[in-house]
Amino acid sequence: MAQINPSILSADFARLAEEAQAVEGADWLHVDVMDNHFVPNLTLGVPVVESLSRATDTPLDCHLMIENPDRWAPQYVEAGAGSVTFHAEAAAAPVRLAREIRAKGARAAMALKPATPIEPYEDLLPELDMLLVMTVEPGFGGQAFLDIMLPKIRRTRELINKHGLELWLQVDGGVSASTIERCAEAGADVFVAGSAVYGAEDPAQAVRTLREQADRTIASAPWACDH
Ligand SMILES: O=C(CO)[C@@H](O)[C@H](O)COP(=O)(O)O
Repeated sequence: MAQINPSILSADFARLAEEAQAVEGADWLHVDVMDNHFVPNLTLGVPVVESLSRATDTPLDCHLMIENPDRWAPQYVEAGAGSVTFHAEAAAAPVRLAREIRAKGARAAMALKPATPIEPYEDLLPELDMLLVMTVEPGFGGQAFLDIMLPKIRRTRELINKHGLELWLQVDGGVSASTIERCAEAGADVFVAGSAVYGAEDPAQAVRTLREQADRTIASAPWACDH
């Protein structure tokens, strides 16, 4: 079944608790942590994640777009994140880091920027609970979906199924009513949506509509039937 994770990057940061509560019913709340070094934008850190985890019952999916995730990721688990994603391009020791995140009790995920291929990471997949294929260059919400990422989503799904892994495949960037079906058809099952959710008149309804669209596509997708 598809999971929809609203990205709070598109929310009103002055009302984060209310904005988190506005999407209760979503599977996870996607929290974009940016340090102005790994990406050219600055958002929030550990204290805000700690407060958010008290403000909502929705589990937190923290996406660390930061340098040195080896040092910081464990602190996000301690702050209450249920899933922590680090970037392959930034981690010094991704296997050790994934094991540490899991040992602390959270799901471990790794993200790939658009120009980073999946193939060098095939052997690492069993160490992960989720793989994130970025469908925009990380750093900002509201960018156009990169269609050229669809083959990478397909190849990642093939590797997951080839190894029989229970690994979630997340996409993030430009996911909306007009792109979610292409992502689901290619093999994604976890969808981050910022502007498509928080830009909607009724964010909770937008989550439900996106989930229905993705579920319908996955139900008839060859990758899901063969799995
Ligand atoms: O990580 C990022 C951007 O770097 C994303 O989570 C965006 O925040 C998604 O926003 P939309 O593209 O859905 O508006």
